Amino acid sequence: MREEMPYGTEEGEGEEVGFPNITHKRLVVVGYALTSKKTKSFLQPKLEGLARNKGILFVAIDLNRPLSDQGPFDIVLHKLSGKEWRQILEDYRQTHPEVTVLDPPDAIQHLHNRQSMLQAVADMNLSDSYGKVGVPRQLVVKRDASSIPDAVANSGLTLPIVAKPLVNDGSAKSHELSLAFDRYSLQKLEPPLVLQEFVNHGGVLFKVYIVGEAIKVVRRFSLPDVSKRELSKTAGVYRFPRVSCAAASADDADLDPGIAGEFSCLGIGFLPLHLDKLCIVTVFSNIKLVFHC
Ligand SMILES: Nc1ncnc2c1ncn2[C@@H]1O[C@H](COP(=O)(O)OP(=O)(O)OP(=O)(O)O)[C@@H](O)[C@H]1O
Ligand SMILES: O=P(O)(O)O[C@H]1[C@H](O)[C@@H](O)[C@H](OP(=O)(O)O)[C@@H](OP(=O)(O)O)[C@H]1O
Repeated sequence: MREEMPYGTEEGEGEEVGFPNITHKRLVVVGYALTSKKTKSFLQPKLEGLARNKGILFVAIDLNRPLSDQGPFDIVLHKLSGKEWRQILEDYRQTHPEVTVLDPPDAIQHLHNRQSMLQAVADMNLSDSYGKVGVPRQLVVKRDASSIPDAVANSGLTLPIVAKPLVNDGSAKSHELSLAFDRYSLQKLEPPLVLQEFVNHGGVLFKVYIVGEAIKVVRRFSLPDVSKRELSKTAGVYRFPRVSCAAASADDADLDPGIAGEFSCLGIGFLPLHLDKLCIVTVFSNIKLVFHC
């Protein structure tokens, strides 16, 4: 039996929100399976309060019990990876076609890998979408750090090089970023990696969050430009745990007018679905259409 309980029909926040127009509608039950890191950042009391007021109830999925024994759920919301979890979800989708799984494993698989995530953008060939939209030139190195200097030279990628873990599984480690300034230092990087050319972009980027028809854009401070002079004077690998995080808000920052019209997509994530881009954001509609999972 699904729960039925009164809840408010007007927007509100937090737990103190009253129930101005009490109605009896069926609750929407959302089972969630998230890492503890994600539960902390995503399932904030404010969100839970707002959801409750809209008749949405979040219920933690117990990973130690069969999914089918839990619920009933209207929606299963997850951000876990791994073969075993994928199989559990696929089986559940077969046996519970009435439940919406956000997102189905097949729809998000390519977003776990930084190579395949950007290939989708490159394939769009957005050469004239209110400006030019592309991805940084990149190279994948799966093993053998000693091969990196030659691989970079052969591919024609220019220094400095941004190195990112190939797999993005949502762990803190998978968000670590390195910047290598000279050829010798490249062998200090730790594959499997995606190596990208550093794109000068004026030190500010846009993050675009998309949920259905709703789009929210924020500006974030980013890595500063690297001039030729600076490159010639700098050596080594510099590691950055988190660049352009929420604390680096740059909503009031000016943009470098010199880079308008050139867009580089850096990555695509989900929950919330978002795109990172360098430079100006006049290409929303194209991106929105393509990345609905
Ligand atoms: N090719 C690049 N050229 C210049 N700066 C870059 C490049 N790639 C990444 N950066 C900088 O590094 C930051 C992190 O890169 P990226 O967005 O790929 O990592 P991430 O772990 O997916 O981050 P998040 O999940 O927060 O978006 C970017 O916000 C940007 O400041
Ligand atoms: O706070 P913003 O700027 O939106 O950055 C997010 C990243 O873009 C997401 O990729 C992070 O989620 P994952 O760590 O699950 O990839 C997400 O991790 P979090 O939910 O644990 O905070 C954030 O770091």
